[in-house]
Amino acid sequence: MAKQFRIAPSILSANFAKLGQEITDVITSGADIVHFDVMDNHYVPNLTIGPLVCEAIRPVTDAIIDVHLMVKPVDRIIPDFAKAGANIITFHPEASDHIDRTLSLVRDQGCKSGLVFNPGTSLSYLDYVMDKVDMILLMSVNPGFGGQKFIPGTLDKLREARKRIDAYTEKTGREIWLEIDGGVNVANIAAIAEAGADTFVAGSAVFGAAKDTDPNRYNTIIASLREQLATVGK
Ligand SMILES: O=C(CO)[C@H](O)[C@H](O)COP(=O)(O)O
Repeated sequence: MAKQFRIAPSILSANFAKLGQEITDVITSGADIVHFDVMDNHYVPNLTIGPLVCEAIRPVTDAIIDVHLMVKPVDRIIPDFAKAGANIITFHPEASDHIDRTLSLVRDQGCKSGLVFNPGTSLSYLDYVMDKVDMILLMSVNPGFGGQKFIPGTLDKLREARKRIDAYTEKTGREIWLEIDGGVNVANIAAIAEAGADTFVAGSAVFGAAKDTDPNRYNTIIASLREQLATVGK
């Protein structure tokens, strides 16, 4: 069976003056997931959007809203995002004092839970918590800003994460998604998928690709990403 790949445009690069329309347009153009980047000007040097915006976009789409919390401390804000309609909530292990507890907190709120790894963060944080992880998100840039260049060393880390996931799935039968975030584009997405990713965040590559008001303006870029993914394993 062909591997299932998911495309998750990061709304960090969308036009915030018409965010609802931007989300409708990327999803109707073939994207699977809305990637929602939350930055707090403390854990990362940038400030973006919070639960109010998540709540505002929830009625706009049935697509999965994947909230990436670049926030420290992290626990207090998790219930707010769950109430606002998030489906997946991921956080950075360094931003939690008690990783196991924070993963449980996310699940107790009815969301899928995940850990995010910066380029310099070890995957060993996964060692004793795999049972509570639904998604592993590898950052292929240092977090804080869209439009950065993919760090090539992430490919080896993806292969290592894929090995861990496959061993775990073989043992338990439970699937864990492997998401990549930062500098993903048409030129590198196939190599990233070959290394093991199944879910692809793309911000500037998608939202920067078209500037006009045609509701289908994102079709071409999303189709090109999928065309590249179709070559994987061939
Ligand atoms: O989390 C992020 C930055 O911290 C962004 O999601 C990420 O960088 C995506 O943007 P781009 O595709 O433009 O690189």
